[in-house]
Amino acid sequence: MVTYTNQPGFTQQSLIRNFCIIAHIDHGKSTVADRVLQLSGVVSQRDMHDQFLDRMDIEQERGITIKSQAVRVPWVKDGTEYTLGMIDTPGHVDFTYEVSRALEACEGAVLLVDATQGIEAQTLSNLYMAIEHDLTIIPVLNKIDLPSADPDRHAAEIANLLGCSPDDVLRVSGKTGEGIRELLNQIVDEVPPPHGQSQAPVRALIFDSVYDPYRGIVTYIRMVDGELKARQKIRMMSLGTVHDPGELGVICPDMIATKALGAGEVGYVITGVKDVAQSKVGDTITTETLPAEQPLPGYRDPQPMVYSGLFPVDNAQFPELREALDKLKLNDAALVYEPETSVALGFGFRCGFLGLLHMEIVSERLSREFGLDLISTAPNVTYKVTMEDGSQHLVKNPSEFPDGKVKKIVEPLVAASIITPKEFIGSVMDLCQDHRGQMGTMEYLSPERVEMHYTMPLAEIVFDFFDQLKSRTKGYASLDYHEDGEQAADLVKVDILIQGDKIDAFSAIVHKEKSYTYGVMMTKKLRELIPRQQFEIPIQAAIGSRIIARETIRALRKDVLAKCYGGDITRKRKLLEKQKAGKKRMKMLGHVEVPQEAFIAALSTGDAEDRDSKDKIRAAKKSNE
Ligand SMILES: Nc1nc2c(ncn2[C@@H]2O[C@H](COP(=O)(O)OP(=O)(O)OP(=O)(O)O)[C@@H](O)[C@H]2O)c(=O)[nH]1
Repeated sequence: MVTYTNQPGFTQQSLIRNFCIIAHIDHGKSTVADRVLQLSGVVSQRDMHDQFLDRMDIEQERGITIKSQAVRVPWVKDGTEYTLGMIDTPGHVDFTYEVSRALEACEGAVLLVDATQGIEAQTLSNLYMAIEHDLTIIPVLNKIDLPSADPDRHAAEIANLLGCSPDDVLRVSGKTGEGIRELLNQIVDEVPPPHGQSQAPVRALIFDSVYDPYRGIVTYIRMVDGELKARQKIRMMSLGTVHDPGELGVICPDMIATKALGAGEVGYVITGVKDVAQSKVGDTITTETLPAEQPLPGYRDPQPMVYSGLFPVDNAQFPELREALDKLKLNDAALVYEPETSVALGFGFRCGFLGLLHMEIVSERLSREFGLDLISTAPNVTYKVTMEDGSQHLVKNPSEFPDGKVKKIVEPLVAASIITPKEFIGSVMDLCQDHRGQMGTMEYLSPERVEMHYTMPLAEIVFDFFDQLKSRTKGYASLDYHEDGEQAADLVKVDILIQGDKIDAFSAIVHKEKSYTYGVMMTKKLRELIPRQQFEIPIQAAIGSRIIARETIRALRKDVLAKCYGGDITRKRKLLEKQKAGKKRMKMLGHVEVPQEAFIAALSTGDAEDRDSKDKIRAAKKSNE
């Protein structure tokens, strides 16, 4: 462990450098961050393990970063000790919002590019975000140790993009540690120190927070102006609430309590408050005795892209689910939710997510961190429905779809950018066309790789598009998208009926051309999942009152003739007639119980198959190598 001379709260502002590491998914941010921790001595060789800053179990297991992590790292250059605030950010498109918040806490960004892959879709989107935030960009090629690395080619690509010389692009290896020392020196030289006013009243931006069951809410802050001392009463500017801070400190990489935090420093505050509504990401903290007049700009609330219902398997767990969502929201500002009831599934919440991976991570965290057993309904986007009578409805859930004559349905669109090697242009075009995409421009990033722009319905892109793109391009294409307007479309609501009863959890809004496929797929799936009963069960898919698909679960039949050896045929016939009558009566009275497992399986297999997990991407890449 290192000892610092720069003590938190007493560090000269001119010696502070705050930077984040941004990159496309898998280009090695967390690995480079590991080497920085090791080289600077904040983590000893013995304690080191891969992806040190990915603290959640899910992050470690999946090998992806979900949450940004900020650490304080000392670095000595030319005999002067500097204090680096380093933030490792996630790379997946669903977590772009996390990146945008991290950028707010920094003056510089290390733009990491895999030297075997080159620029990818999220490299560009993260770079544009960093430029928007006026950050100093340090371009870096990673993985130069790999035999397939082509640093010269990709340095030229980056230089072309940033308008710099290829020699300005640093070359490092997160694996071997080569070039990391030069990188840290360059950060000290090029990233400007923070520009807050140390003598002004305190203003600190809350850029993240997390609920700790033992200590309450831990709030991560970036000090902008002034100096915050450990025992000062603090005020949350937008809420107007006042708290005694229980503890003030820095993350290094464990939490270390300090006496103060000065302008430009990144650290944490624990207020001891357990009510999650008391701490809002994006709020400004000031002191009670000398409050600042103007709060900091804060963050724009992210707009959810997909919605899905979350229901506890055991309905008695509804209050626990509410509490768990409240706590998770603290750590995941992009999550939105409101109570919902379903005839089939009982009480639950309709939740809004930034994408399917986000949705998957939230349900997994709810079950791991809060021990909840949940069923999630098929995801859908938001539609604006106008009826013949002029009434307008915002439909976030297929069961809210109004009855009656529909005049117009409007769906959200996204602007998508796809980067692919040029030999796959044709396949990408076909795929986009299948998904109702409108082609825009196409630019060559280098003689081998192109960036294609498309406008597409959000509903087409969030579900299985990414997976299909990966498989059609052997894992080489990358995708980025953001919301971009809306359009009227030919959409219908497909209902699923079991024994004539509409099961709301299975309803979906789909494009007219795909309604038949959805109906057939769902009825087939349910036929396999629902156990046979004493009577016949019809499973139907319907648009309004029109049935578009049907499957039948055959009745279980007891062998009533078992005891009849030989003998009179009329006796056998009589027994069969009696059985038939009994079945008919049962069918009239019988009620089909859909087992919970069938709900879970029917609703989840879609995403399980289409999961855009990194395993699949890696598998696709491997098979290509
Ligand atoms: N050979 C080699 N492999 C590397 C290097 N840097 C990272 N890797 C590997 O690349 C994979 C992805 O690295 P991560 O550090 O998890 O990538 P990331 O950018 O943090 O990923 P996300 O946070 O999920 O976006 C891991 O298997 C690393 O071991 C490197 O310099 N050389």
